[in-house]
Amino acid sequence: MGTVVEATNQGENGNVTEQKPTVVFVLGGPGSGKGTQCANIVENFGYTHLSAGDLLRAEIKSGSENGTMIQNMIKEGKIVPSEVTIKLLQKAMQESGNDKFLIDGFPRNEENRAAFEEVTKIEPAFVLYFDCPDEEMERRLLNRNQGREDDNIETIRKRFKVFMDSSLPVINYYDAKGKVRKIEAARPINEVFESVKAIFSTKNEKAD
Ligand SMILES: Nc1ncnc2c1ncn2[C@@H]1O[C@H](COP(=O)(O)OP(=O)(O)OP(=O)(O)O)[C@@H](O)[C@H]1O
Ligand SMILES: Nc1ccn([C@H]2C[C@H](O)[C@@H](COP(=O)(O)O)O2)c(=O)n1
Ligand SMILES: [Mg+2]
Repeated sequence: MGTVVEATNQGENGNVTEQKPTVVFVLGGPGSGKGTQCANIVENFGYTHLSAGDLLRAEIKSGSENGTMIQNMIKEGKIVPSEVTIKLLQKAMQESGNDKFLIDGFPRNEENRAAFEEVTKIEPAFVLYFDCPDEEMERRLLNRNQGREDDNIETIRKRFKVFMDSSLPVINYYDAKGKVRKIEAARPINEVFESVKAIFSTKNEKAD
């Protein structure tokens, strides 16, 4: 795969230059099961899983100059500026050697969405949306036990509000374009994956 900094299908002279990667955005509230299902999709369908949250947490650990800013924003349940997150996603895409990506937890707001499109020129093939009631997500997050600084009730409530106010509009945007594949996520993991499998086994239109 060539660079994905700005993926293109046609050069200025009309020749095909490089193939755009296939991107599936994986969205849903905090604790809806995005990461869990992405691991299953990777095993079965050959995608590379890129979690925006995991990349940001790795950036904090790496001691980068943005680390403290990212850590403070995550603690408050806020969304990190797109420029930072998109750079991390692009780097991970380039380093993966794959051309099929599950981008988990991104775009989280309109700024994320528009900036990714502007910078990469990539449109998602479709958007997988895990729909789950808040009470179930809250129960899961409080039992997750992965030592995440944002899995406490105060931050969880802030994350739910950010999801409702900023992320749902992005899902609605893609829904209006016929790109959302909605999954009922408040079911056992294997049942949810049966629904996921059905979507990945169906021919979904490739990115524009
Ligand atoms: N269908 C399910 N039923 C019960 N528990 C689940 C289910 N799916 C995931 N879990 C558990 O819920 C917790 C949250 O799942 P996961 O980390 O996959 O969510 P997420 O959507 O990636 O959350 P976040 O946005 O916070 O990263 C984990 O402990 C996971 O094992
Ligand atoms: N596009 C994104 C994705 C994540 N973050 C920050 C804010 C989230 O609360 C946190 C954890 O993400 P998760 O692992 O729950 O997907 O990471 C962001 O700022 N922008
Ligand atoms: Mg996750």
